[in-house]
Amino acid sequence: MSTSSPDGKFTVAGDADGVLETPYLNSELPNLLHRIAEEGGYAYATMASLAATGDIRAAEAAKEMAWEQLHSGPWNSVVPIWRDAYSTSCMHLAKIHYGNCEFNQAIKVLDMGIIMGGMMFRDDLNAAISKAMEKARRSVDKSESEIEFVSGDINVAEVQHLLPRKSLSCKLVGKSSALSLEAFLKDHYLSGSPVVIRDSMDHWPAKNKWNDMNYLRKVAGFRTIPVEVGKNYLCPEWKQELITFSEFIERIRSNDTTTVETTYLAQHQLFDQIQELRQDIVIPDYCFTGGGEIRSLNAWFGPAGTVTPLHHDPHHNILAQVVGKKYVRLYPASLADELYPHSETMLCNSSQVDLDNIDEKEFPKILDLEFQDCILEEGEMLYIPPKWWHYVRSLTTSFSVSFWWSGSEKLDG
Ligand SMILES: O=C(O)CCC(=O)C(=O)O
Ligand SMILES: [Fe+2]
Repeated sequence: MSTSSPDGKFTVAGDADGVLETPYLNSELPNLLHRIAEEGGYAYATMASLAATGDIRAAEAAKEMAWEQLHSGPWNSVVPIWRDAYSTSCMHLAKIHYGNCEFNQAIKVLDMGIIMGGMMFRDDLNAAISKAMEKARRSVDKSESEIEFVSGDINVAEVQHLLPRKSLSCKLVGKSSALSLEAFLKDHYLSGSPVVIRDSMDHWPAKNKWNDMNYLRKVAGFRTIPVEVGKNYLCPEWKQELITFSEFIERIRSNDTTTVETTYLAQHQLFDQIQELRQDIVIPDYCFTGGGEIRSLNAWFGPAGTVTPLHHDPHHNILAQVVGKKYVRLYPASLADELYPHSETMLCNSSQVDLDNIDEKEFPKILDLEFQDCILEEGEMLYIPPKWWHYVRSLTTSFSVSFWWSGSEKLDG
């Protein structure tokens, strides 16, 4: 049973550790509620004050009110303070679950606060997650043996039928071992030319850890993550779901039964969310050569058969292949007009052409275009210059990390 003290902190009888400390939230809450009331959120402010005393119904109601505000229009038109209001309510609810020893529920609600909420109380949320994870882990069966993802050797002839037409028959992306920073800058970054860099991530802890499902389950199993379900994001049946990392690992394991739709943890800033996984990777020095700024680190984790359709991104990109293999095809930025981009603003960085099933009548030019491609092997990193079009298909269970960075104006012009 949890009880609350006048300052809103929770204590649990007989369990000195039964409190989630939230120093920043405690000091900032009155100010936040005042500002929200000024925005017209009186009802929220009242509920949130009650929630701070441990009232679970009030905590749920406040969370619901903030959720409605987050979904009242396009994401970028949401008044930012409502994002902090949402994470505040998640925190209040998590404290109550934690006090009741419902650690998985506490973690779930804290993750929602991280994924959907603002940055104001991020440190409190992260600290609370670490504490709840520690508790949750104690109840996990420790006897599980190591289960490795099987990525095995791929025979190109065996996978050729899975790849788009003409794959691996034209120009392959060059592979370079121990590429110096100077050579990268001169021959690739400045000249806008892709390259596969070998032997540059052997020291990453992730290299030895991420192919062990039990490790991933241990550090992230209880965490909630957004996944994509369906063929790819351009298909009408495609949807997004929020599931736990453990549920996702189970889906990967059962993916070879053809009835299950492909689930992909794609383009998610997982390393902002899960600190332990962030410690397993290292930002490659190549990302700093142009004097620019890191824009985002994204995780791409899924079974064999995930497809990211042909599209381009505005930034320099190093796609690091930690577990498994992927087929990647690249078209230069200069071919944009011949690649049939979608006309709607939201999708204008994606091609209308489905490379897995090309409609030759509608898109006759595509078959004659020159491209470069490769099989990106475990332990290799691919440099994709800004605006280069890319199509990516996983050939095995695969976990990649992309590092997007912007160049300095001086160098990029
Ligand atoms: O690995 C993938 O599926 C896509 C990666 C990608 O599009 C990127 O890193 O920008
Ligand atoms: Fe991309």
